[in-house]
Amino acid sequence: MDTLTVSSGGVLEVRMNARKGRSLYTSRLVKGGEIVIDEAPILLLVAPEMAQSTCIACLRAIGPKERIECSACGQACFCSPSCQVVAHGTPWLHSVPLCSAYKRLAALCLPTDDQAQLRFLLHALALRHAGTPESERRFNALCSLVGEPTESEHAVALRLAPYLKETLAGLSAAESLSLGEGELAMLLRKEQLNSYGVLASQQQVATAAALQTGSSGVCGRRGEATCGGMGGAGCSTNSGEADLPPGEREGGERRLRGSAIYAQASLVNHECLPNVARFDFFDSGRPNSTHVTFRALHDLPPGTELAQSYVPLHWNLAERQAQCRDVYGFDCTCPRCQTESQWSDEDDVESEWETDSDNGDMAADDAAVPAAGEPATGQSRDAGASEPCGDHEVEMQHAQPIIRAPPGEEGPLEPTYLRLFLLKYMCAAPGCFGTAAPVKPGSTLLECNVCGCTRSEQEFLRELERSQQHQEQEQIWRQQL
Ligand SMILES: C[S@@+](CC[C@H](N)C(=O)[O-])C[C@H]1O[C@@H](n2cnc3c(N)ncnc32)[C@H](O)[C@@H]1O
Repeated sequence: MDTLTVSSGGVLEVRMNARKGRSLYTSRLVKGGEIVIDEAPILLLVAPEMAQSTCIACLRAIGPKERIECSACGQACFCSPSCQVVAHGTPWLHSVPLCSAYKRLAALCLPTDDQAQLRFLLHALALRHAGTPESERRFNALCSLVGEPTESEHAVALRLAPYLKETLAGLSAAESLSLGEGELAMLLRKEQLNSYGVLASQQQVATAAALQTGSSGVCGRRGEATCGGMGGAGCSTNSGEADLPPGEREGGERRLRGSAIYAQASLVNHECLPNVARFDFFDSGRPNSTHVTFRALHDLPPGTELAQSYVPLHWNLAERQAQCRDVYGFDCTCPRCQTESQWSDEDDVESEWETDSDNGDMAADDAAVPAAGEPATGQSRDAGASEPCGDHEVEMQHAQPIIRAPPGEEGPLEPTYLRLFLLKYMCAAPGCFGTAAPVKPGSTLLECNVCGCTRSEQEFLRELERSQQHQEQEQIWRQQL
């Protein structure tokens, strides 16, 4: 492997991995809970159907009373007068050419998926043609992301190119603004492989539904922004990453308010057992609320490759493999996949997690649950605080699990390791399935990156005890059958 560059913070370096392409590796010991990436976005995009409740400048969820609608196009809104000024004055946010293109686009009454892709292309064009050092830096960063177009993106680009031309028609420099079909296809592929889905808050989903029932600013098929990007990446998550907590699911999928593209965060490859979790803070009201951060789940020795999961942790082998192949264009051969591919159907972890989570009565009952997409280290509980253990103190020192960094890529894993890993790092709140990381270095309090619930070590040990009892009971039943 060749070292390509060293990140500014000195924690990470980019190396070439023969199978995965560019990869981020730790250049020193990273403690569990340590932030390894904290980065501003290249581009933020609001999902068309969330345009009436999401600030186009900072992606904050906006309540009906505070929102300021763009009076020129009616297709974007702002959370504050200052965001309005910033958006209008920034070529790649909501400057006059973008605003007029948004208006023309809405008049075409296209399906929401098409609108979303065309909006992305418009913003990319704005970056390319703004002519400022900052826009050039962002456009170059976008172009440096991985993504060679497939036939599918070429077909979409061919289909969308006339609409793009139409949305740009009113602009004086329209001819020079257009891009060739090949470039459009390339940008679309880069967006698919590298953008992180930003989850909608529960209140936002309700607001969007109410607004759509009344007069909608978006015409055409009533689409839904569902988890497509990473973490969706995979979807927030890419995110990215899982089903929403109850109340935020629709059709079993997360709802997204939009997506974000980050340069360094786009270099984090996938493993079905991640060692970092992505957190965002769009609704926190704090400075740098558009930054993404990645926290280590556990200690990472120097030379460890950072790995996030592009898919929800509870997905079964077939679902994970299909998503990696169909959306991201690779076959996942990670240690977890190797392990599970040797299992019989009875060993499938998914049904087990559903059973455990449905019956679970912990974290969500104990912790205040912020809206999805809002988990913020500084907003949650006191980092050192330990949770009450209930009336009966649990004596479980003997069960202290040993969870170390996963072994190398060789796999397969010990089934016990896999089980413990998921029990420890997958959020225990019913139906959540987010990924939990220590709130800060040295802390044993884990915080979920989807619902924001926290879980102490003691609670984890109780859950472990419950899970072991469950397993023993299951074995007895199997023997009896
Ligand atoms: C968000 S990018 C990650 C950074 C990328 N490796 C690069 O060179 O820029 C996602 C792409 O990385 C590659 N990738 C990520 N995880 C992988 C894995 N576990 N196995 C093989 N390829 C992987 C795939 O090409 C995928 O489409």
